[in-house]
Amino acid sequence: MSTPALRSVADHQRHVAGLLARAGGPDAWPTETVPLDNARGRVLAEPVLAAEPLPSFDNSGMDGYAVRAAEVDGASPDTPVRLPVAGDVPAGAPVGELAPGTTVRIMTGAPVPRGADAVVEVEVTDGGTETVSITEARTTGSFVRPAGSDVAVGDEVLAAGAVLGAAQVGVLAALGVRQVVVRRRPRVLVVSTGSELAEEPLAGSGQIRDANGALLATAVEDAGGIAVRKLWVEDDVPTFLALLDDELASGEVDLVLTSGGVSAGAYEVVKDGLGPRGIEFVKVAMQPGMPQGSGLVDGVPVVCLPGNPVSALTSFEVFVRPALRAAFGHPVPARAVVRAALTEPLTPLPHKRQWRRARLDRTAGTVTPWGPPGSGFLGWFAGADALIDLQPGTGPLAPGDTVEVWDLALS
Ligand SMILES: Nc1nc2c(c(=O)[nH]1)N[C@H]1C(S)=C(S)[C@@H](COP(=O)(O)OP(=O)(O)OC[C@H]3O[C@@H](n4cnc5c(N)ncnc54)[C@H](O)[C@@H]3O)O[C@H]1N2
Ligand code: MOO
Repeated sequence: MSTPALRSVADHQRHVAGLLARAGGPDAWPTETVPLDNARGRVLAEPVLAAEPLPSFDNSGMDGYAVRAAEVDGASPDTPVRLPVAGDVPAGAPVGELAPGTTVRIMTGAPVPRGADAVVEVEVTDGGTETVSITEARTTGSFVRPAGSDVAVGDEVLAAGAVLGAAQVGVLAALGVRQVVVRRRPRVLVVSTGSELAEEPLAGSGQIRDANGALLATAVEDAGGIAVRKLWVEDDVPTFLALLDDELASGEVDLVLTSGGVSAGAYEVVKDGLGPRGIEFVKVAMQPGMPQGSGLVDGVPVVCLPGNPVSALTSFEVFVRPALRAAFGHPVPARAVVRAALTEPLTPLPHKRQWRRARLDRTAGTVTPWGPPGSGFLGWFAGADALIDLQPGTGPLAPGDTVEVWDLALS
């Protein structure tokens, strides 16, 4: 048997990204309107302009006394300015009026009364409630937070493509925005294949549980997608194709992810079923994750990952996650890549890019390979929080040498 040349990782990444990208880019990705309370992590489809200012009225930045700055000019411990306290303005009080020659006690966030132009913080006063003695001068504007000083009416508070995290959702809540138009989460069908898969394997049966379905569905959701369904199917081409056609007929799938059945054996259900349907099966110069498939079935992108769970998840990280996020316009499609010093020696493969599971010490800036390189060690992967990205043929690495590490703990 001849051995065709291996496809490079970069080539296959481009291939998968091209499958998932819409003509027109992320702006062409379908949108939906969701309540702000359900918007965490979503990507805005259109900019949000402020219809109101923030703050919405001039308010105090300190607990203290609202004054006319000119009236406390020259105040010092030796020459304090004494003013009668005309009242209290707690947060939530309506906007009042400050009579000349008086002050009011004011709390942080309370509206600065008309006529006042500065707040003297309580620490430089005697804290009086009838009259107050002020021992430091304050310039006009001191500790006054003017209306619109944070966000002015008409400001673009958030741009299209922004991810809605805590600060973003917070500012929208402050502005009274109750729903947002976001890019729809990509809908992914996850299909595990293999006649060895069983709900509850019987001893001695050669059966195993489906790890990839749960693993890939979780990875999809972590990436910002939605795993619409998680199915498994035995190694039988007609059954597999019937199931796939049924699902695609719903028109509700943006991507099909299969696992297993893509290598060189006699029962490769995915390869045998989808090869004739136009899916291209290749070997990529990487470990784990060498056998890969990709293409369109009835116009829907299909990515076929290898069955070994470590290979499936590593391939998802390398090919699917960045392409999926880029397709719906996530501003950070790739994992954070850091350089860290190895704590142990490691030898890259001569001809394949290799990803090793690892533990990253983010304080020390060191990384420790976690478990053997083989693709059957899912238990080890479960204890890891990073992937070391080893370029081929770069020679043995010693402890202290730095390597590129994908930080899986950050999204
Ligand atoms: N003669 C060759 N054999 C293999 C080659 C090759 O080039 N020539 N490639 C090897 C590599 S590399 C990989 S990776 C695997 C990929 O195999 P498949 O994608 O065809 O996957 P399967 O054979 O179906 O399964 C492989 C392995 O993973 C287990 N598996 C599959 N699905 C699941 C699941 N949903 N949950 C848990 N575990 C699963 C399966 O039982 C096998 O142990 O092929 C090598 N062989
Ligand atoms: O390329 Mo396979 O994914 O090593 O086990």
